[in-house]
Amino acid sequence: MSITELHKDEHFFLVKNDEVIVKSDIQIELLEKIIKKYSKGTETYEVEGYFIHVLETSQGSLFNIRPLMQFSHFDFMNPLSNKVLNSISDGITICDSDGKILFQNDIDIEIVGINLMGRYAKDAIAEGLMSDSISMKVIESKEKVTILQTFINGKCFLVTGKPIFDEKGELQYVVAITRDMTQLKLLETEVKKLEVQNENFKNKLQALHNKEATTSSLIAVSPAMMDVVNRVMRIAEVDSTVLIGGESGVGKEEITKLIHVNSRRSHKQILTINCSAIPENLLETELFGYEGGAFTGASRGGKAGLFEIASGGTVFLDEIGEMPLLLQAKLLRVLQESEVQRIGSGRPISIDVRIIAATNRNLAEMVRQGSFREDLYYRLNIIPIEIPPLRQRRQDIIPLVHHFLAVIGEKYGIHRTIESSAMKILVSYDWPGNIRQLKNMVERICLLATQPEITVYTVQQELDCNTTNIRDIENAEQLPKLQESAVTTMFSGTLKEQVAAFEKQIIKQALSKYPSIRQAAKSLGCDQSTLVRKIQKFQLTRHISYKE
Ligand SMILES: Nc1ncnc2c1ncn2[C@@H]1O[C@H](COP(=O)(O)OP(=O)(O)OP(=O)(O)O)[C@@H](O)[C@H]1O
Repeated sequence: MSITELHKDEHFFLVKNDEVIVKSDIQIELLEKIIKKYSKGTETYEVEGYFIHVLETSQGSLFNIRPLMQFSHFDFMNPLSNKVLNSISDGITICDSDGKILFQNDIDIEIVGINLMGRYAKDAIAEGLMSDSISMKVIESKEKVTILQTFINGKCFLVTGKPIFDEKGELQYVVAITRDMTQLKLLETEVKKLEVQNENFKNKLQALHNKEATTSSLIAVSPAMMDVVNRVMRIAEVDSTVLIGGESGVGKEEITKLIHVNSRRSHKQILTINCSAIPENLLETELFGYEGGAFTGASRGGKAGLFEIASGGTVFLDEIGEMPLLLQAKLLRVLQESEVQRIGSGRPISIDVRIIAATNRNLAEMVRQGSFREDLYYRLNIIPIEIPPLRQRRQDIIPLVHHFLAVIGEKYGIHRTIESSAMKILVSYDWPGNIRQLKNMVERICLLATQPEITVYTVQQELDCNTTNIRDIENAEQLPKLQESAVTTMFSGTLKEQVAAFEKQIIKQALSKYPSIRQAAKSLGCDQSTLVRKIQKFQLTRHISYKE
């Protein structure tokens, strides 16, 4: 407020120690000085039809008393407008058309760190109190202007100035709104940092995922398993839903990976969810996601479900037979409409995923018993793939054992071969836990064996040989003799990459089977120098120390 702003009917008193020491009429210049130099704070009151503005100064309290009736036009110092303007949480400054600051609300004084009322914006810039003035820009352009302004306290603000015109179209006031951007700037920097981190994690995950997908190998030698692989290769390219059946540990997930890596979706991720491992309410949120505030404890921003996250890729629903009926109905809608609705949202979201489901239960029987929806069963069962148990494809056992010996050699640096009579026991065992059980068994006997060659004794000790799972070992002799060269390992990549991976696999198996490079080379029908070269090429030397 400035003295020159005062109405002629206003009364001024400078009061010190309850004594009026100056009156407005006589000491106007002095009052002006006091306002400019010594002001400490202001208070406003309404008393019996008068508006009283008290300016505390180091020279005393300056009282400005005006009849309330004067406020027929908009007055910033009017108690009501004052209250309104001070209730706004952004800084407000009002200037006249000359850039004189008529009003600053409390927030603005706090933000800017200085009371500029009664000063001219251009003077404040000249004195270095502000880097720029929005009012001056609006006065020049007569248009709304927004700038980022830094004040002497180093804080950064977003300031928007708007012109207000009178009835003749003349610029009357400039209203500037000041918003502290310091926190927002900090947040922006933080978000940028997180985005970079996120991108790094994504790249690392993708690299891991690609590595996993391309190194996953699948052994298939038996005609039954070759049929499965041939079927997979035929259907991998199309997007139809696949239902994989087979006992536990038979390789359903491994077959799913094979479908994915050979599909057009292989560059995207494959997401797996085990329907039996997650409680019903969690399963629903994992699959379909939820909107912010959908239920107590829901995170504020909501969460995307598996179908959304896997967009462009494959979703593997393991143990689908364990999915609760309520969720079966929701899943059916996803399959039919290629859309999901997050929990708590009515908005459908289009999804682009291939769904592969697997179960070790008899779904057809479950449909008959009413515990699995018939419509969902038919919708999932578009391409059924049944993986036979290991005991029905014993030709796979020897190559699988060699494969796992090689994997263990790579993992632990432990190289073992296996006596042929010990192998016969493994071939004749019924493997109720299928390939998973065989894999774990090979790992165990490798780690427990004290000699480089696994003996019958070690195998018998680890397998419960008295159970009916062991067939007559003599019969094992009658099993079709397996040629190492018949081992088929499914790799992905170009023809050259697959041939190289296959070659590496064969060499690893030969090295783990024969105690010397000479013997391994002989079994492979190549000379030793060729084999040594290949060992170096495939970097197999790290784990292998062979007698020459
Ligand atoms: N043909 C195969 N060649 C090589 N490894 C295999 C093969 N089949 C399965 N495995 C391995 O055996 C283990 C069990 O396989 P997988 O998890 O695919 O079985 P599953 O049928 O999905 O089991 P579950 O029913 O318990 O989910 C895995 O470690 C897998 O890598």
